[in-house]
Amino acid sequence: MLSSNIFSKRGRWTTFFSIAFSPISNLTSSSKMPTLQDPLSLDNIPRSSDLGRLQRNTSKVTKMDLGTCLTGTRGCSRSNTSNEEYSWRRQQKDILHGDLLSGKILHTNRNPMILNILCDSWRLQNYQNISYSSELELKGKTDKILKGMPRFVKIVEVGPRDGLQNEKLIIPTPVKVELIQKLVSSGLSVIEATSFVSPKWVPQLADARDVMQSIPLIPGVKFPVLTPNLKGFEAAIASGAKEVAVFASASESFSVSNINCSIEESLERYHKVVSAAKDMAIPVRGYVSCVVGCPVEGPVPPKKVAHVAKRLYDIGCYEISLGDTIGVGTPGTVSPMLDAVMSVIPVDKLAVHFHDTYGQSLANIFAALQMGISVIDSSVAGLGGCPYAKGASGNVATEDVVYMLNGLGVTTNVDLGKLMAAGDFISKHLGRQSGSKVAIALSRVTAGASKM
Ligand SMILES: CC(C)(COP(=O)([O-])OP(=O)([O-])OC[C@H]1O[C@@H](n2cnc3c(N)ncnc32)[C@H](O)[C@@H]1OP(=O)([O-])[O-])[C@@H](O)C(=O)NCCC(=O)NCCSC(=O)C[C@@](C)(O)CC(=O)[O-]
Repeated sequence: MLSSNIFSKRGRWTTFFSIAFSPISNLTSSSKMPTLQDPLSLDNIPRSSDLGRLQRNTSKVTKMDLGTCLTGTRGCSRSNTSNEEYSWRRQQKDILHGDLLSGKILHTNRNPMILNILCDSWRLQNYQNISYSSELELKGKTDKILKGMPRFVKIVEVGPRDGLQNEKLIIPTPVKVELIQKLVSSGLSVIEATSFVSPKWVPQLADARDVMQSIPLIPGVKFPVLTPNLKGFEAAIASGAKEVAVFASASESFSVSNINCSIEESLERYHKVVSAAKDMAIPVRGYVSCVVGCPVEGPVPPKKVAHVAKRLYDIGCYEISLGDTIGVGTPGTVSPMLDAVMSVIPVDKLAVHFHDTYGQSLANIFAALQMGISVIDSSVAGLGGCPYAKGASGNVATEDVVYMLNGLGVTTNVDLGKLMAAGDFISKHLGRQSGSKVAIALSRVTAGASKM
């Protein structure tokens, strides 16, 4: 089914995006209401008696109540606010001024429950039809689902690199830097900033040095960059990079398409990169691409993925990110692949990296969480996509991942409102709507609310 024509030429590769997963309704029975951005946390699942009360309250919502909700001042942030204290070498003008997503609305929540109820009222009715025989049973089922789920997830934001690398429209360096700045402000602690690859193959990232030199050192925030060989590593270090990533493939064909060498040759190159990095105390992350399927070879056996992942781990990569590059995986194929890799690498050294071509990313992430994975790669606004693959889309959107994790009660330290502002910023520059379902839905809610 996968055809090789998704590569127009060597070096072109695919990223895809779309979402088909809805977190549960934004209702709560406790007095501690979630913010506008928050899905219902599992801690706050209402009892059926509360649902009736909440629904009755819905009818009492007035325009004035809504106004109060939208003009409150308490931030919804869960982020580490110290992130905003750094000074940037290049100060960027905030083009979001006056926008619905600029914070005035999304960062106010004196009574966000009102909006939640308004947009979820139909789901509220549906919810009442669910009858658990007892709370005990509900707890039992819930425990089964949440078993092994981490309490904290590190999100590795790959938008500025993976998200932008396929964009035809060259984004000016100051815009990339401002995007990174906004992502930092949202609380993200790992942001893959760019790639030191051949500009002939990835023209969008030809300004890698300028991007890196525009990003200040921020305590607690990492800006890894992709390096395909020693040349790239040396250029990255000269530009101020403090962490790098190497990228191998579980598919021979993809390896040749992507980096013009076999898997074995790539691992030899990466050995040199990791050795050089070790001498400088530079951490190296390792990627494995095509962990479920390859556009040329089709299905990729889990043991092949485990083999490449283990080789990267053994040469010294501190974390291995498993990439479903073309987004063909489902929990049915991702779980055995993870099983195979987890049999050779400790789970706390693994990350998952899903592209959302078939709308399976959140389901796959959920499966990975259940298996104990606590590092997730994602891309703001679901950036990414290949101009040569019709209907192709990008990485799973960071906003959607954060929304789901919020709903699961998993901490990320990411402020969804600020993240959405970053997504809105870059989407406007690209001249298209965000690829995040959550961003689209919440923008509609706030736009509708502002007219009331
Ligand atoms: C790997 C190479 C460089 C090999 O490219 P090559 O043509 O085989 O390399 P070469 O050594 O023969 O050199 C050819 C030219 O490239 C230059 N060169 C050589 N190295 C570099 C470098 N580091 N930076 C800048 N220039 C470089 C080199 O100096 C020379 O320049 P010339 O003499 O012709 O003017 C090339 O194929 C390349 O850059 N490919 C781009 C690959 C890429 O960025 N792909 C997207 C990465 S994303 C991914 O893989 C998946 C991931 C990680 O996101 C996970 C997932 O989604 O699943």
